[in-house]
Amino acid sequence: MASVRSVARLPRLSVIPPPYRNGTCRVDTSDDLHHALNGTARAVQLQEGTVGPSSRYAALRLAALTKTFGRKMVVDHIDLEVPRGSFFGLVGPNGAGKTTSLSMAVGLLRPDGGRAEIFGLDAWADPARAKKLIGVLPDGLSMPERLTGRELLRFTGLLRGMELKEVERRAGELLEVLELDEAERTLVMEYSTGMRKKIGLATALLHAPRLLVLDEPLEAVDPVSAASIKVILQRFVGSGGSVVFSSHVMALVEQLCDHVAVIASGRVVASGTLEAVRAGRSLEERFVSLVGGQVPEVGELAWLSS
Ligand SMILES: Nc1ncnc2c1ncn2[C@@H]1O[C@H](COP(=O)(O)OP(=O)(O)OP(=O)(O)O)[C@@H](O)[C@H]1O
Repeated sequence: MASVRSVARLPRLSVIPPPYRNGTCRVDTSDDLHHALNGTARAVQLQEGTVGPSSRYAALRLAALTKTFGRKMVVDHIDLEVPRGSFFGLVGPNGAGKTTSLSMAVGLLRPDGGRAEIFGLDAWADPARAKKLIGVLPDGLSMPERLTGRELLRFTGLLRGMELKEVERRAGELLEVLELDEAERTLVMEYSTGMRKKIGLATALLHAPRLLVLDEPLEAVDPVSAASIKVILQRFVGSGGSVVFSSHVMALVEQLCDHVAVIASGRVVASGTLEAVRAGRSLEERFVSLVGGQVPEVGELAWLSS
């Protein structure tokens, strides 16, 4: 059984850099990225087309993003802005279009129309540069099943162009913090649902991205690991990173997020700071009032109690 480590004693992850100072860091070339992510970012003059904390670009911007499956428009001209440095929650009923929107935002699913920008870079016109800046945990992540957890991280790091020594160092830290160290020699195909989430999160964090896009990151994760992941994500945002994640757990969104958007039937029905969206109520109350929904009437499903 994995030992239970205290969240307070989580080691400082080297994939999370120390906080930036007054936007003096530019993240553009892989070299800049490397320096920035190791906390040695230099003050660099901003140049045209570059991105960095001092630039005007949002971490993620969706403009009139659209997707139709068959005859159904499941994402209907969505506009959304995830401010740099924000912890952004995306909520909505089942089938609202959250996963489809996030998949289009990160270059996994081609939109029918609209635009997705990552730090000002068009995710579809300039995918190589845009993808350097993001770490993604997709829904139902398919992974090379016949690799061990450690091998998967090694494979991911080398694909990302990282040096093997650095990959090994970060992989060791991530496996330990996510309580996967004892399973690092286990094939991914033998991982439980929660373990798959955690190794998926580790691959998303490995190259120390500036924006994390996570589809239900804590779903099926045990409470101890969930507490560690929350701390990791909070530190990530505290050090200048940005996080957008989808969830059905309103309490989690309220606990972590400073911004939230509610999506229903492929449209954004509310978006802004958590306080603005809640409008003086709990997020759950606000969600239900925005999205509606049906509560079974007395007499419906009566056979259940027979
Ligand atoms: N590949 C696909 N082909 C056809 N329809 C799809 C496909 N992917 C998603 N859909 C449909 O698009 C709609 C939005 O699905 P999506 O997975 O984006 O919703 P979601 O908000 O993430 O839902 P959940 O909270 O249940 O995960 C749903 O009606 C779904 O059935």
